[in-house]
Amino acid sequence: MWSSLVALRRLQRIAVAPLNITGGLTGSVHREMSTMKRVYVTRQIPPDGLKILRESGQVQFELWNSDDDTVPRKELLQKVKGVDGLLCMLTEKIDAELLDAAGPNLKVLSTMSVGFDHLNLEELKKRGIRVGYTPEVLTDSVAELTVALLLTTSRRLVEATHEAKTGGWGTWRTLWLCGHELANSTVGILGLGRIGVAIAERLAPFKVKKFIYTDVEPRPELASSINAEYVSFDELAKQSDFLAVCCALTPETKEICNKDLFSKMKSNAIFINTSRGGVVNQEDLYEALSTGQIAGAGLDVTVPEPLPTDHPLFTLKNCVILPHVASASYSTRNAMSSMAANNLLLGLKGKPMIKELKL
Ligand SMILES: O=CC(=O)O
Repeated sequence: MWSSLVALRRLQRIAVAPLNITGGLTGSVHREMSTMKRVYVTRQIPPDGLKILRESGQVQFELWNSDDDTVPRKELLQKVKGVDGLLCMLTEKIDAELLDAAGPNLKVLSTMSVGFDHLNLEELKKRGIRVGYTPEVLTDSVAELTVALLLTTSRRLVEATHEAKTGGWGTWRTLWLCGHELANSTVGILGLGRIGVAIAERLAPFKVKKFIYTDVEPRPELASSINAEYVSFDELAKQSDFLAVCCALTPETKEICNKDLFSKMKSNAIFINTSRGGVVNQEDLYEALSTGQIAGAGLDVTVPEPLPTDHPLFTLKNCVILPHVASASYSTRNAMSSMAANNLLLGLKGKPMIKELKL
């Protein structure tokens, strides 16, 4: 059954994937088509973005016609040969090898993500390739999910539903499944940007006592909107009852959440990460959670993704793990696909993109 499903998917891909040429059959359209830019899209993107590409009349594009698996690297290296534009996801590593395979025609890369740690920016810059990404449209969705994950973790909701379903629910007990509440708490934000602010705005009505944050430098304009105090990294660790990681993954932030941080945190602290798994040293986190150094962790992102089901973090009751779904609402994913498509088209026309990375 499984293998025939896989075979069917392959057939569908072969049937639908071949060059998706927009245009008719008249001579003039053929001439127009020959000036069309060639684009490869690494995923079956949500309908709004796909419609924009289809109706643009500006590009002929081929796509990896699946959302269930990623395009195999070997196939990607083949497909990008000679393209003018590439629309990718956070699952594709865009490095020198891939850019070499694409060749000199490639002028625009558009990623359907706010994160860009999968892109080798130096190599892109060296080759003069412009890069679009999709910030802002996902802020609400990510902030909402972060709050959901924080409450799920701090109020032990996964444990609680499991107990209710599996017979662990005995009489009402005074301390059973007690967690930690937001009221009167200090919430720390590691890396204050739009998403950190949006999280704080949503948490404030829960009667949080104080917001603190750290970043490479104070960000007074953003911080003033949520009344947040700038503190050192150490103070963030020491004071936070809830610590939300919102920073981008860069060489500077790689595994910045490690035993040094966890050892300074409160034993009642809840650690939440909806940015990138790479900012956390997972062995150190396991240690901190299993020894009670901190109370709990909610992770939407891990290394690797997917996290193998036999990973030690899955054995811990005080660790809630989600499969990287922070921006996963229909409206947000459609908005991301539209922005990615428009960034690509604008870039190919030599115009400013809606959101472009300064390289
Ligand atoms: O993680 C999601 C994104 O970078 O958009």
